[in-house]
Formats: sequence, structure tokens, C-alpha cells
Amino acid sequence: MAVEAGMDGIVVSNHGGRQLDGAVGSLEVLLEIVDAVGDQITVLFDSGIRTGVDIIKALCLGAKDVLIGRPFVYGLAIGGKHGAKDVIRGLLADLDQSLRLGGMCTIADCNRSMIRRVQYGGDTISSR
Ligand SMILES: Cc1cc2nc3c(=O)[nH]c(=O)nc-3n(C[C@H](O)[C@H](O)[C@H](O)COP(=O)(O)O)c2cc1C
Repeated sequence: MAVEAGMDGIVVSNHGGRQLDGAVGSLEVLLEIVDAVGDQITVLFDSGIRTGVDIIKALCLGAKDVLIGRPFVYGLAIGGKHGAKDVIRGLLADLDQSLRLGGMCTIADCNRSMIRRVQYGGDTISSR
């Protein structure tokens, strides 16, 4: 639908999970949506990005980039613009370290072969 409507891109989001209890997690549907739209439009992702590994998972599943809501707001509330900058700096440092630990040099190395889905009871754990 987004493709037919001529949109340049979409954001896969559950609005941070604040709206509906029981709504499906954004990460759970990301791959399906990326496959549905293909390369025709840009897919961005948000909802629950807190660590470098969260960013890597979203990029590996096909998001072109991620967005951040509450962590940025928390930093702003605690330390104003410096607090907001610290949050972003910390996240980027964590991303850098996580890429190295995962054997990747840059985010360009993120692809779906880096992700393995394992079902443990009711939980799905994604890892390399
Ligand atoms: C204070 C606040 C207000 C928000 N207001 C809206 C809104 O009006 N409409 C909307 O679609 N999403 C809204 N969001 C959700 C964000 O757009 C975004 O999807 C979400 O914050 C990302 O998840 P995260 O906070 O876990 O990073 C809001 C988020 C916050 C923190």
C-alpha cells in the first residue's frame, strides 16, 4: 500500500509500545515488511532501541536506519542538550563496540545472515 501510494519510506513502529497492550513487537514484523516492500521504499525502524545490539538487529533485518524516542528524551530531561548528546554518544560507542564483537567493521556489514532466530519456549531470541 505504501509503495502504491508513492511514499518514499515508512517507519516500522509500535509507537514505543505505549498505545496498545499486546500489540505485536516491531522487531517481530520488520523482516516481513522489508520483504514485502523490497527495495522500492526506505524502511526505518523504531520502538525499544536501547543498545548497539538493538541497532544491529534492526539493520540486519533490513531497516535502513533506526529512530530513538525515549532515551533521547530522558537525556534531555536529566542534562538538557548535553544530556541528549551523551545518550547519542553512548549509543554510538556501544554500537561501535558491538559491531566489533560481532565481527563486523561497519554497519554496511549488517545483513540478515548475521541473525539467527531460536525459539526457547514462548520467547524468540535473536542472535548471531
Ligand atoms: C513523549 C512521546 C510522545 C510521543 N508521541 C507520539 C505521537 O503523538 N504519535 C506517534 O505516532 N508516536 C508518538 N511517540 C512514539 C515515537 O514516535 C516513537 O515511535 C517511540 O518513542 C519509539 O520508541 P522508543 O521510545 O522506545 O525509542 C511518542 C513518544 C514519546 C516518548
